Amino acid sequence: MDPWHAPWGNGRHETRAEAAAEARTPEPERQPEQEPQPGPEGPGSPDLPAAAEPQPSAQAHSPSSPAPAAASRTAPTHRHSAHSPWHVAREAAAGAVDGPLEAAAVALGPEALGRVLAGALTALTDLPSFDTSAMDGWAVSGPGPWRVTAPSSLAPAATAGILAGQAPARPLPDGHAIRIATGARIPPGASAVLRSEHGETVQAADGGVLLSAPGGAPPGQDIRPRGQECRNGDQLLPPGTPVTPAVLGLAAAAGYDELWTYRRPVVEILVLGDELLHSGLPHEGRIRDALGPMLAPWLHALGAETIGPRHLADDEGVLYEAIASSTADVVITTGGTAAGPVDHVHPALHRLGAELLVDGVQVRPGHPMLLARLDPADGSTPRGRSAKRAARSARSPRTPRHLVGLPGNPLAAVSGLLTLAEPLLGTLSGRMRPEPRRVRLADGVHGHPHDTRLVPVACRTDEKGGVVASPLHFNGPAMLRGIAAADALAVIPPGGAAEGEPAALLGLPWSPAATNPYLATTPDTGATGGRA
Ligand SMILES: Nc1nc2c(c(=O)[nH]1)N[C@H]1C(S)=C(S)[C@@H](COP(=O)(O)OP(=O)(O)OC[C@H]3O[C@@H](n4cnc5c(N)ncnc54)[C@H](O)[C@@H]3O)O[C@H]1N2
Ligand code: MOO
Repeated sequence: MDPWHAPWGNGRHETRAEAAAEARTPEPERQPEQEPQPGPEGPGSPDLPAAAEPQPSAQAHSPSSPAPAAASRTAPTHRHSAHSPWHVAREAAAGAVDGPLEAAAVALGPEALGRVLAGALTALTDLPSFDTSAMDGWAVSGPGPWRVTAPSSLAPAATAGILAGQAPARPLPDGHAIRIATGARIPPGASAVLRSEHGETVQAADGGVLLSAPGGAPPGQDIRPRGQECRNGDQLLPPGTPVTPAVLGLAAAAGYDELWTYRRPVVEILVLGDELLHSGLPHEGRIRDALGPMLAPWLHALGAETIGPRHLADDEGVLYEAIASSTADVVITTGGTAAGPVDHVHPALHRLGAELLVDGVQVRPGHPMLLARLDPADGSTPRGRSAKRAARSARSPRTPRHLVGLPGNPLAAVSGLLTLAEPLLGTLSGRMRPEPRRVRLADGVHGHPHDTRLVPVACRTDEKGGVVASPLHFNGPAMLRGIAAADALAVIPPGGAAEGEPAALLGLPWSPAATNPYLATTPDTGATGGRA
């Protein structure tokens, strides 16, 4: 059975809108595991007493995998003061590399799809490249009635009228008409096209055929003039435009055989956690890996190529080796970012001599996320990486490798993906940064006193025709139910946002709600710290 149409659970289809509605109106007793929602007196999970915090990762990891070297570490230190403000972290990620990866000419086809134009797409021809009939009917010359000309009199091959692809050699004399098809070249001398359904023909006394049009045929009617869409040399699209199926079509129409595009960044996904299962039901304290299946397609949508996901044991040596030997432009790890007994990302980065560019972010969820430069900025061979491995890498020597460490809690990982990975990949792939949009909130959202919150929202059109964003429940760090029903993540500044207040949105690749400029949203003024 087509998996898209296979019934879930009770066999009833729940639409995404229904799922969003459900996430908006939770029954409190049905979501006992939801992170505490912020009350009117202050925020929820971030600054709650220890008992209400997400459980430290030590308790979540399998007890059968004792932590090796790190077991003797002292209690996790609270590194909050060193954490970067959210928009500073995003800027740091976007600016971690000087610019896009190498550019190359790529044939117009699937290989170009998702890459980004390295130069402007300028028309190589006028479009249309000749005056074209927009309809099936007759090309006519001057006011009617017209004497219908035998097609072969203008173009020898045109027995059924002038067809698309044929070139009429002789001009159409004044007072004459000739059968013509949509897309055919207008013969010289023709002033308009009369649609088949608008003309009437009668037999003339001399045996010829006369055409008349009750509505007339004003000059230019149903003719697409040469250059109507563009002139040779016009800029059709600026550099930085992602190649979509429509861009491929436009490029072909404009005369291109290949496109000059930036190389897609290659991302290797390393999923950490001995407690993770890859099939079946959670059991005996072990849970399903929710990030492996999610990250690769999400990264593809952001224009990256992926290696993995590779599932690694909770072992610092294994992690070190995997990072050191990776030839990817960006390594993304999941889990292990905190300071629990089997959280090995920091120790492995230290051993690699990596430079931490962002070490924690003032954002909820996801504050332990990090960004590191793996290769020294001076281009020398990094510690732990042999010359042979360095030579195997397909990367430009100018572009150092980076690592984005996503926290293990699934929504925290999404937060890290959009805060650090998306801006970094945006710069590497050469994408224009989407203009941040601000949309009014349908309900107030409590904020954290110091940190930005990213909250899943569903966008809808209100009764006045404006777009509003409804904050969704099930937005705890370990939950994906809210984001799966969402159109975007709303950026809630420290202190929160009131009902009706505009909030910046971070778009999700499958939902245009946050970035579509044709939606009636409020342009971002950056006024409330919501720089997206
Ligand atoms: N003492 C403290 N403990 C924790 C803090 C803190 O500030 N002080 N922060 C908490 C927060 S917030 C997060 S987020 C996590 C981040 O921890 P890690 O990045 O080290 O992640 P893990 O400990 O490996 O896992 C956390 C949680 O997520 C589950 N997980 C991991 N990978 C996956 C996956 N692929 N699919 C589904 N679920 C996954 C894992 O089982 C844990 O339950 O640290 C808190 N602790
Ligand atoms: O709450 Mo943590 O912030 O899940 O990343």
